[in-house]
Amino acid sequence: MPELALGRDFLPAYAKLQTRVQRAVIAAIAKFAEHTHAGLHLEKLTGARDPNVRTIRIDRFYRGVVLALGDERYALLNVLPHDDAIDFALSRRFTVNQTLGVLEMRDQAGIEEFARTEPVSTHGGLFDHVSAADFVRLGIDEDLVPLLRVITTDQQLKSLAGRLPETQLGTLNDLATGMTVAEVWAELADRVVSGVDTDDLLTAARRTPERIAFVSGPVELAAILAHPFDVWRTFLHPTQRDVAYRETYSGPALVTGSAGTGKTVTGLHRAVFLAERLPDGEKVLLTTFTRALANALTRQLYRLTADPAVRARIDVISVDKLAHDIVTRHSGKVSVAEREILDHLWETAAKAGPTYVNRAGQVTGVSAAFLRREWEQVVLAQQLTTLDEYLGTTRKGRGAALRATQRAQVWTAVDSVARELAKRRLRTHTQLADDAAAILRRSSARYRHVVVDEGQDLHPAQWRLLRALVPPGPNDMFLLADPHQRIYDSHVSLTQLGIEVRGRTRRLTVNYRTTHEILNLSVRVLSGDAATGLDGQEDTLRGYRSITRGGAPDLVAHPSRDDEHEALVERVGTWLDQGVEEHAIGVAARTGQLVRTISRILGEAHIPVADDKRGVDGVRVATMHQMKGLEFQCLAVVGLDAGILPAPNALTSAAEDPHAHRQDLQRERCLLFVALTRARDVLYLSHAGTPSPLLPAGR
Ligand SMILES: Nc1ncnc2c1ncn2[C@@H]1O[C@H](COP(=O)(O)OP(=O)(O)OP(=O)(O)O)[C@@H](O)[C@H]1O
Repeated sequence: MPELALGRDFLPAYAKLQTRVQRAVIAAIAKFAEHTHAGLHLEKLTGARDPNVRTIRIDRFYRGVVLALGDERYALLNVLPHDDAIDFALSRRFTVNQTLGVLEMRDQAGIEEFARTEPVSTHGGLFDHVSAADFVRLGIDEDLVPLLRVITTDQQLKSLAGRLPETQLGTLNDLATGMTVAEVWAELADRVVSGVDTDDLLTAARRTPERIAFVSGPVELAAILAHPFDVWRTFLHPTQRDVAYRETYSGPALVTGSAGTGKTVTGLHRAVFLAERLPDGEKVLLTTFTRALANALTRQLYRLTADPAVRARIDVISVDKLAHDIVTRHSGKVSVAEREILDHLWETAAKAGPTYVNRAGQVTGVSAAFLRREWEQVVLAQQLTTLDEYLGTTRKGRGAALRATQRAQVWTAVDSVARELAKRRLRTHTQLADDAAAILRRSSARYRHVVVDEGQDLHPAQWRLLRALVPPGPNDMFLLADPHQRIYDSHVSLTQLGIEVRGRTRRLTVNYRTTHEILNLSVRVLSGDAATGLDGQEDTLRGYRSITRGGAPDLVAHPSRDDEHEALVERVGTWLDQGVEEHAIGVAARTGQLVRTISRILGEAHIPVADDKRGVDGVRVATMHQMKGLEFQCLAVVGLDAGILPAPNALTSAAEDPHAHRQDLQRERCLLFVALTRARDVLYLSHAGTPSPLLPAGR
């Protein structure tokens, strides 16, 4: 009986079809299952670059492109208007990668055209450091080698990019960014297959789940076609798949990868994988930084699995809510200190607090922000309870050293806030995390597995809570984090918190969200500094790349804020007119004040603005912090003025503490990086007056 597989490109093509055509596609697919082979009418094309490519009639205007894999197995690769389908079918060729054994597609007609038109240069080739034998060893097709010798610039490689097999393009990009043959080989090593039969397309297709999905039957097919935009449910990158579906990690595992590399997707697959193997009554915790992100995770989880038993075995909850619930259940009602109260307490403590002579020779006070961070990052992080303990600690990551007398004064100030909170019977979220951890240590662990998303911003107290939730052992903790997106102050060493990930860390590098053009700009915001990961290792962005292309980000300067806002209303209006859905549009700004103004102005222009509290859908207008973890088809990041970003009140002055100043500045850069990388297809940036110094020069 003919068996059907779906190609990865088919799903987005199917998603865009009118319902009438989608029905015709389903009818065509049904013919495969009916075993009416003769009725399939698979047409061979004369002049096709690949003898195994066929087309199938969908309706009068549309055709499907099919690859015969052998042994009566077929892969439906694409559905296109008639002429496009014929062009596609004539130009593509399918080969088996001799090193990795995967099935690959290339635009053979495009490659031939490149070879015909590209001028030949005899020196300064981009790949001069790679021998022909090494190319072949790294899985590059032998017939491409002469063509690669012609390439001398990144631009040429880019223009060839869409025509090359995807896996080989990844390898070539790595080599072009200066990685050595040995380094690229090390990245591929896990996936190398011995004894590859390059004529066996079927075996190769089964080895390529990231491009070809074999459908087990009508139920699975219906589930896939019900959410054709969610390609991530069906087609994982080999590294994502390997990481998410590994049978056993002997202890905590850490997955890193910068924005849009599918950490959340990988975490969701892992949670389902673990839940499917649990007996009833045992549970997986899937947790993240905020309630909004937890809600988003729940929605995605429900798309990944429809099985009620599996869903019931996964609790999705933010870390703060988790801590709050545990403490409430144990001790009754608790009151969390509101932000305004905390701000007031820290301001009061700073006014009464220590003064000292700064580097510029001025007598200065310690700021409220300094005291609050000292409490969070030193006192609470290390669970210090006495002055003596504070005097004896190292204050790692906190910038300029404090002399013993200063420390004693800082302690008095910090302690006064802690006491005032206790007097008012208020707790902060960080305190609650430690309270909850202490409760858990006296009872039995609640979960068999914990999956943590957005781990880079969790506080040591929150890590202690998560550690206490699950007994140490195989598959206990699965952690996802990107140190380049750290936008709060936590600097954590997992090892010191009893979470040892050494030997179990993996890195994702392919960005699935953001276009090449948007990613390029975003990465330049980070200024190339390496970030320290949760495992204490430096994390660079090496090999980080996007797989889609689009328009260049638009940066517009306005003479005044009013002009800027007027232009924003117009821009959002244009996106809506173009058919972009409201919820797929985001507007980000640095301050809450700007967010409130913009929300009002959009509302006045009759553009609906999302309001979670009132359950209203619409364009999401939010601070850069609130944008964390989200994504939008079209995104505006506005108010990018010098006086707003970096936010003056988020910076320690360089005179007070140059180290802290640098750290604060880097955090603002990360914040801008987070904001920009929320964009999928279109990014619009604007400012009024002088642009922010954090925007890269020469865009
Ligand atoms: N294998 C895949 N195939 C198709 N799309 C994918 C794949 N993996 C991830 N995506 C898509 O890429 C986007 C980013 O994925 P995800 O949110 O998991 O990344 P992330 O690393 O958690 O991002 P961030 O750290 O920026 O929040 C999402 O739209 C997701 O659906």
